[in-house]
Amino acid sequence: MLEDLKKRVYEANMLLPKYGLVTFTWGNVSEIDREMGIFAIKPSGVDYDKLTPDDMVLMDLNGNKVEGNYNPSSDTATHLELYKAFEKIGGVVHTHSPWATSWAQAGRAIPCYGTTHADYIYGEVPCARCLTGEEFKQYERNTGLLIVECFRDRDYEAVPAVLCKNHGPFTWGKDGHEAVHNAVVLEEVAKMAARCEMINPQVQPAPQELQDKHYYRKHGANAYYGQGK
Ligand SMILES: O=C(CO)[C@@H](O)[C@H](O)COP(=O)(O)O
Repeated sequence: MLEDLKKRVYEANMLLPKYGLVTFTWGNVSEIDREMGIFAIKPSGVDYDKLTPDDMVLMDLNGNKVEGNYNPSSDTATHLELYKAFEKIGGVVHTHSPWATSWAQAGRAIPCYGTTHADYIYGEVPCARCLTGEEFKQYERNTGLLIVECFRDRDYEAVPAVLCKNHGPFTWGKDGHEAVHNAVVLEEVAKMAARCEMINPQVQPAPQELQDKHYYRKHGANAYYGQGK
């Protein structure tokens, strides 16, 4: 069971450089086995081309290392807070993908300007505020708590992505591979939205009925394209 989890998480991590979402050792993917209360995450600071499935670090939901020769990713506490708060997710990704990270550094939410965005994400991709003062003492945990705060009135299943101001994006999904898929989608819609504003600075978000048509034809109880949720 746990060996399979480590293998899946290794394979999901290897998709980050494959899809151009990270450089060097940036970024990390994790996936949780909810029955066991254990998640596997990329080890900290290990080059992707040196990673093996056995290098994945196993953590419990109290933040204790259960198994692993390396330290877990420096973002582990953020992943942990998302698993605790978003009970239906099974995988989390953090990257420094350039277009999404540029929106995060600019402190701006990514509006939904078109159907490519609306097919996967309902409405804007929010930008969580930057930490301040005492919050930096537990930086990674509070990054996760800020993301959870940002979703107090949002549906984390309908918006499986967030930008952390001055830092970068986090995405999630039913497992690590879906979280990576959403990280790729986020980078693409971030690129398109930036270019859209360059082409037309007065651009407005897509009409709500168009967003609704595209999102709900693929998601929710009445989905008729692909695997509705
Ligand atoms: O957010 C950051 C650094 O700003 C991290 O994503 C690092 O880029 C990767 O850290 P490890 O997972 O290797 O500890």
